Amino acid sequence: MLGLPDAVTTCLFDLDGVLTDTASVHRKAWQQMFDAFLKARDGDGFQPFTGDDYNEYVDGKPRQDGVRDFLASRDINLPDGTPDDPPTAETVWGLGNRKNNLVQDEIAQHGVEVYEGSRRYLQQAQARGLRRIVVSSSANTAMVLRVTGLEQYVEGRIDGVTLREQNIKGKPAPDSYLAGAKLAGAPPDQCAVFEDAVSGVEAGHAGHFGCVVGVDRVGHADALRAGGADVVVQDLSQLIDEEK
Ligand SMILES: O=P(O)(O)OC[C@H]1O[C@@H](O)[C@H](O)[C@@H](O)[C@@H]1O
Repeated sequence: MLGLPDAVTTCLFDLDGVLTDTASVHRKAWQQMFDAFLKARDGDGFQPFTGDDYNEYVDGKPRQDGVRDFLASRDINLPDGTPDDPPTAETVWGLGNRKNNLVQDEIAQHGVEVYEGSRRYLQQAQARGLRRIVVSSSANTAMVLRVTGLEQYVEGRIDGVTLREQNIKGKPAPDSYLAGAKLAGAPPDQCAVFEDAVSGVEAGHAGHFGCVVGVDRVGHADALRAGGADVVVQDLSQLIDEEK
């Protein structure tokens, strides 16, 4: 059904880049924040944060892991600090808060675009009785689902706030998707994972889910397949068309 193996009863959807065009918002905010940080640190000759840096060290991971993993790739070690560090603090939390302000300003000013194919897929999944859970590393998930009106299609969520509160490991560990399956009351082999990040398809693969759908919005289909995607599409509407 809907391009998925017959045994699948439950869809576990990543949010940013799968349901909404917000991976690009995160990518830009990370770049702006890290470039300003690196320039202040290393001067005009600084080595900028690239799209490859985003894909490899940041994409799909919880915010603090993204900060830590990118800084480690440049041999930079900052103290963690605390969640209420101001955005000016030179700590992992401070840089994360700096980036989060940029994301929230952008969304407040320009809103969020929903992928129409994903909205239709959610509607179809609902109509056909598939369970629908959002599993995202983002602590902004509730806000994004609310401003887009997508919350009406979603039965539950595991997000960046849940991960922190319940001490659940972020992607590429399978734990957040396993928590999503548990929330739906479905065994992993009856769940399909929908992911646009390499760290996310790795999480789906590691969790032995019934199917891992890679969503390629930026031309990284090969990396998604190598990470463990069983099938790669450019848009979820392609899975609906297969039904006809
Ligand atoms: O900073 P937030 O909103 O908690 O999100 C953390 C991460 O959430 C993921 O969903 C995005 O793919 C990442 O790019 C982002 O960095």
